[in-house]
Amino acid sequence: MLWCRDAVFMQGGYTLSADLRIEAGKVTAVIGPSGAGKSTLLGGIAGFVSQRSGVLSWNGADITALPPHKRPVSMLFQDNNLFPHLTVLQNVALALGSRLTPTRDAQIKAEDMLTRVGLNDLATRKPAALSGGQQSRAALARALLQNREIMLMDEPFSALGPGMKAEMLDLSVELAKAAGRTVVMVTHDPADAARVADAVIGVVSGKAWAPIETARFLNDPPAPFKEYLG
Ligand SMILES: Nc1ncnc2c1ncn2[C@@H]1O[C@H](COP(=O)(O)OP(=O)(O)OP(=O)(O)O)[C@@H](O)[C@H]1O
Repeated sequence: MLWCRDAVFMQGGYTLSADLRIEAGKVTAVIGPSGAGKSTLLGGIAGFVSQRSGVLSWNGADITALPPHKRPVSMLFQDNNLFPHLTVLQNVALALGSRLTPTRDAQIKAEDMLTRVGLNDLATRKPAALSGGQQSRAALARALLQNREIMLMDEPFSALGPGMKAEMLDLSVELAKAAGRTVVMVTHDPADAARVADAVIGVVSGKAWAPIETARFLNDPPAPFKEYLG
């Protein structure tokens, strides 16, 4: 369980409070109006956004003071964060260490992960020679290879067309679940939550609400989310 206990995260002058528990092994969507603080919540969990008070714990261990690279967290961003001068294989293998020429073991693991995301034929290409969907697959492969227990997704597929977005969402969740990951994903689209999420965290007016089971949240949202969900 990921527990934000009386947590307050701060981004610039903006504060977000979160007093909630996210169940391990589940997929939790984060929904709310633009600027409400969804990315702030993910950044706070990842450690990129500073935490002003409260405790963040994962399966009983206090991770509040840990720097991002020591947290049990991998993150998928919208811009994919691929290094343009490295091949797909090198980018993915970076999940296992900082060597530009991966060890034999890292190469085998990266190739296996590329096969799982359907990119095995494109391992030697640079990111610029990939389509948007293929770049998303490479970023997903790297996040999965990082082997961290929590996978955060901050709308990584929002620039893709609707069909590809749904396909990538399904693939990410399928592979993350198979690897036993806990997924927390920001989305603007309630249909994404309905498609893959077990529960929904609503974020509005500087507060992240405790997760509510997806169908219940979407069919009978708490008052502050009624207008947003339409
Ligand atoms: N670096 C920053 N400095 C100051 N304010 C910031 C900074 N980053 C974000 N904010 C503010 O914090 C608030 C929450 O931003 P955040 O990106 O978490 O919202 P969001 O719900 O993810 O929005 P969106 O759906 O538009 O991506 C916004 O009002 C934003 O303007």
